[in-house]
Amino acid sequence: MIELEKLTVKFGGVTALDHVSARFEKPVSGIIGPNGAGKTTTMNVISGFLRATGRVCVDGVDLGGLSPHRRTRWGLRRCFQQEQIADDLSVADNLQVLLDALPGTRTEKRADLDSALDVTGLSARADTPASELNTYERRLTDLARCLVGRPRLVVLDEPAGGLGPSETAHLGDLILSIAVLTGAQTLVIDHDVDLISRICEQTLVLDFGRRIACGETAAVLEDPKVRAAYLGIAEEGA
Ligand SMILES: Nc1ncnc2c1ncn2[C@@H]1O[C@H](COP(=O)(O)OP(=O)(O)OP(=O)(O)O)[C@@H](O)[C@H]1O
Repeated sequence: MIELEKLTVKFGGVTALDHVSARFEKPVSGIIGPNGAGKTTTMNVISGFLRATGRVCVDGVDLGGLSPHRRTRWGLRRCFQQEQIADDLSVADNLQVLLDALPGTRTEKRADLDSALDVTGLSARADTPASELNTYERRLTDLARCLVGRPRLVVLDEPAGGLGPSETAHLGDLILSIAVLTGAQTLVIDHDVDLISRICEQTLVLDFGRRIACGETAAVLEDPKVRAAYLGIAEEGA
């Protein structure tokens, strides 16, 4: 279970998060909201890149005292809006550099790497330099990095950015399989509401740094406040 408790972040005069609390119990959950709502800020707090007041607990572990590096060793994996693939490394080496920083034997790591490439369909591209990958393969490589080293919490910031409908659908299937294959909980931000409603059982909606709804995704998307603030649909009679 992921618990966010009264998270508050201020950048000078801008309150990016304002006492945001939420509890995610499902294997895959989402965070949506308009531009500037505080979604990436929330991910940065969870990842340890930003300090906030409040608490982030996962399965009862308070992540607050852990540096980003320690969170990675603990099992946190992250994809950023702009994927973080090293162009001068092969696909396999992009995964290996992460595995090198994690515990485990060489044999375990080799098996882990092979499995991640297999699941993401990248085995045939293992030795290809990342500079030769297309946008989709880069996204897949980024996602494959989230599969290695016994992940416990996977946070994905707009993983389908720049992808077409069929690639997005396939990526959605892969995200769902992360939970099944690894047992990790996954938290996804995306502007693609169709993707979120298909893969996320539970969703938090932010607007101007505040929680405006949180719960079962279908119910949240029907919430008049969400429809007005995010989907741009005015409440009847408004
Ligand atoms: N490093 C920063 N310095 C100052 N203000 C920031 C910083 N990072 C974010 N903000 C501000 O905090 C607010 C929340 O930003 P955030 O990036 O979390 O929103 P978001 O919901 O992820 O938006 P988007 O969908 O556009 O990525 C915005 O008003 C943004 O301008």
